[in-house]
Amino acid sequence: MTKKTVRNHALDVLTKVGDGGGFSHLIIDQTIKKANLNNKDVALLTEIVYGTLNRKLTLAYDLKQFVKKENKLQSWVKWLLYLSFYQMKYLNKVPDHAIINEAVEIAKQRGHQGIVKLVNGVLRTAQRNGFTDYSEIEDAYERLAIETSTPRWLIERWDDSYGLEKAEAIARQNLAHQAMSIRVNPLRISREEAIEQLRSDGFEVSPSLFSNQGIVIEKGNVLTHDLFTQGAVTIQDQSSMLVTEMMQIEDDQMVLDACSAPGGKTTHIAEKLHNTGEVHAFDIHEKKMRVVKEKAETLGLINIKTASKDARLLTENYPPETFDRILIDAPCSGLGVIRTKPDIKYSKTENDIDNLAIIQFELLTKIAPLIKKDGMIVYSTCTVDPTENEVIIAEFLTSHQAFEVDPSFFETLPVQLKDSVGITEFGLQIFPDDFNTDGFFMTRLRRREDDGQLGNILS
Ligand SMILES: C[S@@+](CC[C@H](N)C(=O)[O-])C[C@H]1O[C@@H](n2cnc3c(N)ncnc32)[C@H](O)[C@@H]1O
Repeated sequence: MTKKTVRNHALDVLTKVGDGGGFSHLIIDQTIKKANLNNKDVALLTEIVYGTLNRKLTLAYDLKQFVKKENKLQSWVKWLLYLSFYQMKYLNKVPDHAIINEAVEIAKQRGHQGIVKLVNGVLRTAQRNGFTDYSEIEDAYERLAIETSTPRWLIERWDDSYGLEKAEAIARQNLAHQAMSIRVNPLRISREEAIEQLRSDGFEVSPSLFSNQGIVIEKGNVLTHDLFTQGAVTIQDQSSMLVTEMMQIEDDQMVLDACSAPGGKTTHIAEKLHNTGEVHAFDIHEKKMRVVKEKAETLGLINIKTASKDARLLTENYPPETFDRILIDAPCSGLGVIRTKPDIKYSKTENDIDNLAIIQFELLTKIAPLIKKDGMIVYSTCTVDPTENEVIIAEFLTSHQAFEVDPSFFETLPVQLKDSVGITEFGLQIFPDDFNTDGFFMTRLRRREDDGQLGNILS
């Protein structure tokens, strides 16, 4: 039997996950392990799968120009055409004739003569005539939706919240390549030392503006580097690092991380405590807490206590005013991380956003009594939507007068950063297009020293 090609594996993955059948990263991981692919093939598989998924609506529109009854096609035929279109349009590495030949070969292995003819015919016509010019689409929302492969409701929603120009910038950025960033573990190495070591090993890196522990990697695969395998650095998006920076952690503090898995911020907090104090890390999913524990072990952190629990019930575990700092990195729609998880833009609905907002508000209100006077709660989400962000904070402040947004942190940000992100009276919104990072909302709520008693925060 001949060995399956990377594109054939990519087709397997896309047929499984493309129409909403599961998490693409898990299926990709399984495929890579099973097929025993080398690094170059893994990179190509990932590029084709994520690229095709990310452009799904655009490619579907393209296909309609060539096949009248495209909805009658078998799923694998549709995805074979999508992934071939994707390579022809967006990847310059392989000539069109090679892409077409391979697609026809795959069609021969999987289907009957009719399908082989169709695949060959569609791809050769596309090669000859080129693809659609989207400027022909008159409706501005529709055009943007098709061009950027973003559901129309999302474009309209971002337009309502931030204006059409920003909506377009976000949607386009969601298609762009994302630079990887890492966080240096100060218990093991300084940022300067890590940068020097990576540069001398041929990496192109620069210090992050977001965190004095952050490094942006422009070139090089850190996953196989000693610094990563030995726990001196960990992978984390820069926006995510800024959340913990905002907590202003000091040695010996008692810190609650209410929604902690997979532990990116838990371990950052623990590092900032220099292994002093205590981080009490919870997540509703017991299984996920194992990942937090493993991450803590790899990084040599001994000040993290983990448990699983619905964080809305944590007042059962602790008396009021237990913690100096609390982080609520709430479950959210994830509209800020579409670039790395393109499935999000097709699967989330407005209904999901409303339901998540209920949970987010409950988390904040139920956990609030656990913060000490003059202590701070940082609330964050990796989404770009006021309903899950500013609106939650506005409602919380109305019903919890013991709290105020503490904007002093914003003043400490580098000017370049401060001037580019969205800062309102309710917090800071980083859009994916601001710095080519994840989109994140974060804010810091201080419980007033003169709050008197808990009365009005126990709602
Ligand atoms: C955005 S993720 C947290 C990411 C994490 N803070 C990090 O930096 O790696 C949100 C987490 O909240 C958890 N979660 C959802 N509902 C919860 C609840 N009611 N109580 C505690 N955790 C919850 C989810 O399982 C998920 O792991």
